[in-house]
Amino acid sequence: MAQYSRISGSVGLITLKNPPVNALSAAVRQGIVDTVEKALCDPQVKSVVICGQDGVFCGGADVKEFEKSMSGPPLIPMIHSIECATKPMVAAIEGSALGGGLELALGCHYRIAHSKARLGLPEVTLGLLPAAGGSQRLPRLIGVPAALDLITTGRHVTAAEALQLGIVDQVTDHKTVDAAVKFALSVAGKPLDARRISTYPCPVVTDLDALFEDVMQKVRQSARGAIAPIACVQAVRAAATLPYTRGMEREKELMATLFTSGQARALQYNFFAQRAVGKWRMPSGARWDTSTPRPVHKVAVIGLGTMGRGIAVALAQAGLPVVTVEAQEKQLMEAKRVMSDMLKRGAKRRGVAPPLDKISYSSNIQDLADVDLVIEAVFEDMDLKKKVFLQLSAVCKPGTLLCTNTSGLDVDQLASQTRNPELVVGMHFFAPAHVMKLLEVVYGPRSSPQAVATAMQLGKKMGKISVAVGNCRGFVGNRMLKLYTEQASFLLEEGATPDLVDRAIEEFGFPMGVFRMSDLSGLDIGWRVRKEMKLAVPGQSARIREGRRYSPLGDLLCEQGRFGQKTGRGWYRYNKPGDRVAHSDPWLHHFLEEYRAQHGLVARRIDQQEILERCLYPMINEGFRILQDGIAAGPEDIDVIYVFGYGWPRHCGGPMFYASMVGLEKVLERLEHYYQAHPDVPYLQPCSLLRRLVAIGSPPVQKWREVIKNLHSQL
Ligand SMILES: C[C@H](O)[C@H](C)C(=O)SCCNC(=O)CCNC(=O)[C@H](O)C(C)(C)COP(=O)([O-])OP(=O)([O-])OC[C@H]1O[C@@H](n2cnc3c(N)ncnc32)[C@H](O)[C@@H]1OP(=O)([O-])[O-]
Repeated sequence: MAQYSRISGSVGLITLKNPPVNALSAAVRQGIVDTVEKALCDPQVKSVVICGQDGVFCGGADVKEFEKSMSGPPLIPMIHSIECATKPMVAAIEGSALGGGLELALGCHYRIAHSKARLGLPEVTLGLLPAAGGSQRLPRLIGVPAALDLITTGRHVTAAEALQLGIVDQVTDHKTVDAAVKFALSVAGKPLDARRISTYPCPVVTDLDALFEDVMQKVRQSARGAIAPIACVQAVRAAATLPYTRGMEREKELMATLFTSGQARALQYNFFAQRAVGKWRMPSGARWDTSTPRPVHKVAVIGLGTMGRGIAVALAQAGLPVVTVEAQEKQLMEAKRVMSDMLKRGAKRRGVAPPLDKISYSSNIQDLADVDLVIEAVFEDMDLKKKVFLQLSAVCKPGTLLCTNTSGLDVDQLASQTRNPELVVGMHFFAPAHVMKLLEVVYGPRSSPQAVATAMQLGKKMGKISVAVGNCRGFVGNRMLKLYTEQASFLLEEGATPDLVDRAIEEFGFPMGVFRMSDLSGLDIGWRVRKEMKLAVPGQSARIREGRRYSPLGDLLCEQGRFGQKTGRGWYRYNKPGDRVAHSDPWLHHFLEEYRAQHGLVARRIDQQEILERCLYPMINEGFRILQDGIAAGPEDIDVIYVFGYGWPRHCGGPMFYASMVGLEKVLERLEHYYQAHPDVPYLQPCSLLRRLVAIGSPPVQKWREVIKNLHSQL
């Protein structure tokens, strides 16, 4: 709703009230219509201020209402009536003015923002476009190029940038409403025609066609199949080429193509999933709102390889003092140089001073005696990690949290090396750790809820999207990824090529196909793990291992030193070691033909659909096993992990959301089909949870958490 009061004698104050972000729900829109009328009819009122309660102007349209049939006054005429008002309307912007919230402010005649406010039109991140006049008013106010940037990226701008762009008229460090009231008093009675943005001509652009061609090409490339960014360009083009009213019709047309699209549903699901994972719970029943994190004032990182360096930099950038320990002096010096550069580059990008003094460097583990939390990031070897945890348990003060950055080793085995296994959790970062948003917080059977709460809170402080998951081999992300990469190798055996598989995966929306990704991260990483598991045996090319199908293709390439980009040869050819541009390699195609001949395999034509089904459905099936095992609490956890850690296209929601979009029955039927064709691949057998969900009518993904909870409570 919206509240009305008259203050300072002649200023009508309208306050939006819909916590926590004053979203423009039906009740708020009705409240605005009623209070604007009241203010305009109140003879004592000479000007009006619109603000939001609790220091937030407005987070935009109420996304939760999108699933329901729309009720209440529509936004466009509501904003139009504010723009047409005969008394100055001043928006007092605190906290956020986003989407419909900024569109409401653009309908006002003046905008006053607090210096900490954030403004933007992020509708594209929800699979939509600014559909309450934003795509027509913003270009008229700030020009086409700047509007195109904000609307196609959805990025938020600071109040300072908004002032520089001309979106706001004034920025204040003080009470925003007071500043807005003072401003409203000063403009009372002044003519308003020149303040009605929709009447502005759109600033002329010299070569309009060239600009839009260039932007459209860039947007198509970065969109990777997303449709909303393209519609955003088309809407702004309407603003640049059509009169306002016709432009608004075009905006409406384009929005209609997006509003009910699968991509919009996927992106809005993802928006809420990101918030749902913060509300974590463990199988023991411990939850985010019943577990108190321990205070963390000083942290440590042990092991300054690529991951350790990124983690330490991210911690320092979050304002924490970090003690780093690296046993090898040469590695320590090199790390210091590299990390200082990373801090300087990061600070330059953010326009702040580099927090170089936040990090101290040492080769002595005794220097960790007074830290509150340690993140171990040494080489991915269990014996080495065990030694480190034994040392840490002896050196660190009682109550210190011991966290491991392992990407899949048994966290509980490491906990066994310590005096307090309840204080041990996994904090699995993704490379580069100071850039990637995702953090898997891994709890073992003895990890305390307090330890999980502390790691989750630290993740939030570092600006990460943290997901709490149970301890198992590969946790959630890597456990599912193994099946995806394995199926891709099986497809090569059956007739596909790396180029063909990668093209299908990239056209689906992944930034990089499975074989290009393998070449980037290095084939030798996986090979070492397979050798440790006694799966990869040099010279051994049998295709059945431990009673099930196995593809030795990756091992055979590694035996020839083809580790990928780092050696200039892998699944692809590179002009020189370290190069990033992959070239199709005739040698590999010939190697595959020989391999098939050697194993009596006959290549067959494999189409895009089969590639996607064979690579994605087993991964999804494993996702159901992870839910069934209680390793992840809900589908949102898995989907957020894949979108923010593994490049799953956000406009496809994530593996589990995608399965619900494709239809669980179809996924089940295809898995049964492939299991029949490949009985030597046991994990193709559909998971019983998947069967169960189909049996109860394939409820929407948002309902699965409840179904799983009931299932577990019956067990
Ligand atoms: C016509 C028009 O053109 C179109 C079509 C539109 O306008 S489309 C809409 C465009 N607007 C947006 O894209 C902005 C979306 N929101 C945000 O970016 C952020 O929320 C925030 C504003 C920067 C605050 O961040 P925060 O970190 O302080 O809190 P939070 O945890 O994120 O959010 C706190 C709680 O508020 C909920 N919430 C936030 N914004 C919401 C919204 N617009 N609608 C409904 N719920 C919303 C959120 O789910 C969470 O709920 P719960 O988990 O507590 O149950």
